[in-house]
Amino acid sequence: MPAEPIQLADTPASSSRAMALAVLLACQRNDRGLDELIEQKTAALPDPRDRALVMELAYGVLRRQETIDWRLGALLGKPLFRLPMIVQMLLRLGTYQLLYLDRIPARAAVDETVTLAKSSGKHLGRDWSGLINGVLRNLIRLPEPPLPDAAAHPAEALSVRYAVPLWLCRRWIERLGAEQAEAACRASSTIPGVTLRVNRRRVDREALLERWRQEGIPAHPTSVSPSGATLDKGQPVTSLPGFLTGDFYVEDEAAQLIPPLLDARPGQVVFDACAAPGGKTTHLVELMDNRGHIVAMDRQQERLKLLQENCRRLGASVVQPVLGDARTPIAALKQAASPGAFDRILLDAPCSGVGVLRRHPDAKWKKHTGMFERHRQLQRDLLTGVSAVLRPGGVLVYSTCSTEWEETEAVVGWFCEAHPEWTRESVAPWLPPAALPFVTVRGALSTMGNDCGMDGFYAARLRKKT
Ligand SMILES: C[S@@+](CC[C@H](N)C(=O)[O-])C[C@H]1O[C@@H](n2cnc3c(N)ncnc32)[C@H](O)[C@@H]1O
Repeated sequence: MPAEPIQLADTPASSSRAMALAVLLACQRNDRGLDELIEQKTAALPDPRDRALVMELAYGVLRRQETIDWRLGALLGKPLFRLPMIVQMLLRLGTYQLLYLDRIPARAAVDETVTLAKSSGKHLGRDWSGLINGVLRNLIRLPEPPLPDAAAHPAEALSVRYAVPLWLCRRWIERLGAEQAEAACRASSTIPGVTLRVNRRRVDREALLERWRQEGIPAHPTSVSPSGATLDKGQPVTSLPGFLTGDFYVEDEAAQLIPPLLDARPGQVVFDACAAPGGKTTHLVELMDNRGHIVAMDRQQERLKLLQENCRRLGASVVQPVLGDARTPIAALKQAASPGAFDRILLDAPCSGVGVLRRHPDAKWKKHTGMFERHRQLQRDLLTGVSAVLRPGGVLVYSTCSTEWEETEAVVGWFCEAHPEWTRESVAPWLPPAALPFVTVRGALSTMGNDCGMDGFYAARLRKKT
């Protein structure tokens, strides 16, 4: 049943809940990102606490969706998806508050959801508030049912426990075995903290942490990356001391491990082929001491603007942004590059993003198995395209924020087989000691299912022999 557009301005329920409902429905209907939708729907909310509640509710429901749906399915006696979309979302919103938000009294969670249901009911031509009231009250009253039996239904058990799509649990069990599949599910259901990479051209990590400590902003160094810091409490990063002066860049710890793998030296010529918004570009600038030349290409104009803004903020002056398709870099670079023009290439390829699902709980429910094959084709074309502009003896790093076989080993293995003049090298010498457990038998980096709180990233290092 399609999701019906609803007018929420006339609802007497708390406007934060009404807006969270509107965000969830819009998210279900289109491909816009969750943050963008929250930003758009809450622009008129004057109180930041209301905005924070919208965010908590929308993110929370999507993070726990499978678990919530399973609890609701048991109470309804039929799958939730048989109900109209608004009713499903109202039930999810109420359930999330009851199961996961201690600070909202159960009675308020039920009453507010029922009020919202009453005002939404006229758009459906039927009042669903009675059913919603009954289900939510039963949720409070009845004991929690046992999880699906892990021995008999391992994928269902993981899916319900960690709120990971069932197809992905099945896939991981089949490919990785039960234990690693569970680690992957656990890692992708954690709530990520705010992690930053300190711009060590500007400031020392300890000095920045000390400055924040003195200003009442506790943060701690990351355990794997030598450049990272994680805030102990969430807060808007743009208001942190050092933001405007480019002392740091918001970036997950696993992503911080990738640029050092290039061993790019000051004075070298580097091609960052899929560069925007510039996290790894600006890190490369730091590693090259802002000396040499980095061509930073991206196909999306808007994202390239973000890269330029980040380079400006972090004081990266050796970056040349180029709008273009990295599958055909010579055409995109025109006279600026010839075959063999670059000493180093980073291909941080577009991918399924399965390694960063915890950051995008909305995307979690829109992904499907077919996407791996689609990405693999693009990744092969990109790797083939960029390989032409590396000089003999040069190094190329291929990375993705997915560790799925089709987008990682299958792409690199296929490329090496087709290009015997290339060889694989282990990433181990370029990693900090704490990252060595994440080196695979093939010498690649894979942080999938790690218990250090990092995203799932993959990287392989290739050298062009001749
Ligand atoms: C994983 S993101 C890159 C993140 C970036 N390296 C960073 O660290 O901030 C992948 C990027 O590839 C770009 N992209 C996708 N297809 C491309 C193509 N054919 N040529 C160039 N860029 C492309 C996307 O616009 C996106 O910005």
